[in-house]
Amino acid sequence: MPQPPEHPPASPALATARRAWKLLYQDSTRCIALADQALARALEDRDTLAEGWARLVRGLHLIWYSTPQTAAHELGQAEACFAALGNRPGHLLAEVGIARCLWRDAKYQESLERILPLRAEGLQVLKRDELGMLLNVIAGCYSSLGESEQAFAYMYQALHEAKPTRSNGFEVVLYCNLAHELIQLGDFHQALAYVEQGIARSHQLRNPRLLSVLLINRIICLMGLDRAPEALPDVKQLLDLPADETGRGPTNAHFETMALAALRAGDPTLGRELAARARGNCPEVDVPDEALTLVVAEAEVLRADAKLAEAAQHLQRAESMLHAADAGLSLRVRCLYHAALADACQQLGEPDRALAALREWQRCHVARGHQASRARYQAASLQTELRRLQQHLDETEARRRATEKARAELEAINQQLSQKIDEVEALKSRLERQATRDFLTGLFNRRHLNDVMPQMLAFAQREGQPLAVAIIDLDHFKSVNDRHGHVAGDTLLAAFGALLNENTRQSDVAFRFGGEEFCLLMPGSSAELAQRKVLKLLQAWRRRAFHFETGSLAANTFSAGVADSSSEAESVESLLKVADDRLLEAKRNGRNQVQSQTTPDAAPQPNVSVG
Ligand SMILES: Nc1nc2c(ncn2[C@@H]2O[C@H](COP(=O)(O)OP(=O)(O)OP(=O)(O)O)[C@@H](O)[C@H]2O)c(=O)[nH]1
Repeated sequence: MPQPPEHPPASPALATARRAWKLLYQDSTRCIALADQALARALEDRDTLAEGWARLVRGLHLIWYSTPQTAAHELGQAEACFAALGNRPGHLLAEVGIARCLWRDAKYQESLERILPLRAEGLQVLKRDELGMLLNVIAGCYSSLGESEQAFAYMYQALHEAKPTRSNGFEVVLYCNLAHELIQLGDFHQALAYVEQGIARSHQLRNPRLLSVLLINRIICLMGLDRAPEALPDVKQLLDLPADETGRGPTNAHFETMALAALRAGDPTLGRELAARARGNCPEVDVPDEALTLVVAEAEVLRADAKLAEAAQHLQRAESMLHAADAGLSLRVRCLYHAALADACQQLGEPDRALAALREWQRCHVARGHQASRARYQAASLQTELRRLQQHLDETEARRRATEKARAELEAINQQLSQKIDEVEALKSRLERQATRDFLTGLFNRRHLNDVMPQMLAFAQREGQPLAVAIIDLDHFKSVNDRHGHVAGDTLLAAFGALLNENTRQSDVAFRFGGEEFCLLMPGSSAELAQRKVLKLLQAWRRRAFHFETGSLAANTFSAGVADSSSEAESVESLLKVADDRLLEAKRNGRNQVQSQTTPDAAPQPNVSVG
């Protein structure tokens, strides 16, 4: 039987439901007790999975021990639990159970229509005896619809699937059902072989209902093989079996068949008694095969009492049952009837009627032979069909997995790619930064000045605004390097870069030209305004003191030349040249000053030096 899926560790309710599940065919009484217990605990613990399995076990049990409606209701609830959890095997098994309820309610076609579409998914999701259960329900529908070939094929396949499990008695159900189909097909030898296997195994089970069906099947087989006396112990064993808790089971089972066996085994007293019991149950016997078998048994009682004419009449009165449109009679029982009628007529000395009955018997017998060979063919072709379906599903699944794998690989590649792109982007901006920035001070470099200054100048000219340029050169920087070392010189350069950044406007752009030379572009500033700004920078720079191991440095100065675009220069080159000339002039004039005008004698400008 199917096992609830492993969800380690199983909750207490689920563990109990599992135990109940295993006992479904082994011990019906303990099974239902455990299932009830599991359900109560599951509801208390709000354990939906355990509730699903407990209800599934209860539902499957109730199919046989209550009304199909009650069972279907319970299975519907199990189905809802599994649906909520997305548990496909549980859901499918509940569906299988519901289809079985329809079958039990004699809605064979409806049951078949419900279960056939589940076949494909069942092949994928269900394993071994779980799949056997599904196939068994399909077989049951075909069997009840009189399609013994299909029934046999499905039953055979169900046994093929479930047999390796051999754990909990489900295969006994299949032995029993398969034997039933073989009986219908007239293969009593093979049917008996399955029944014997089932009976041997059923001794380890506590399932009187199942044993009773097996015994009935063995009785039918032995009668079919003209070994009725051997069936007498089975009849007696059947009569000794306890009734199950619902009153169904052996007490209500096939008295007509037992009666016939007793009569043919030479025990007319028992036969008579059993036929009477069967007739007593008659209103409940609505199965055509059982009803006609009872007529045959009653005719044999009459024959045993030497009432030959009455026996023949009794049989003939039942003839209408054979012709009813929805007779639902199996060929086996038709054969039984015609053979009995032929015998009765023969004994009565009516050879014509006996011959006619024999011809009918022969017709049914031949039809049955054809049905049997078709069934074997059907079994082989079903096996092929299911194997193909399985193969198709496997291939689809493999394709799905391959697509999924390819998609996952693609995603991984995409991820790597976007990572690489990010890396390349970062590298690119680092390189760009390196290309436009001076490494030591972080200021823009000369190359960048060449790129942006023409645009800034053009913009200023368009707007009628001045663009001021200051070229700044640190004074006596060589001596800093010489006295304090190159590292100290670098420190000063970096500090000056920071000073420029901190003390200029957002719109001002500072550059390091190289060495200890800097440039400041000040959009919207006149040379005069720029000079004031640079003087403030000079003051700030002078205030900065540096301490090295070699000594301290204070009162550092720089010299600067300032020019603006509005009055003195029209082009980038000329503007830079003017500023540079003024810087040289500032140097010449003694450094530590900002020169904003070109003086012919290059005399120091007292108003602009910071002494
Ligand atoms: N530490 C350091 N020194 C540099 C760097 N670039 C240029 N120098 C040095 O800066 C010094 C510039 O010296 P000079 O051109 O003679 O100018 P100065 O000593 O500042 O004299 P004046 O400009 O006339 O006041 C040289 O000794 C260069 O080696 C640099 O990136 N780091």
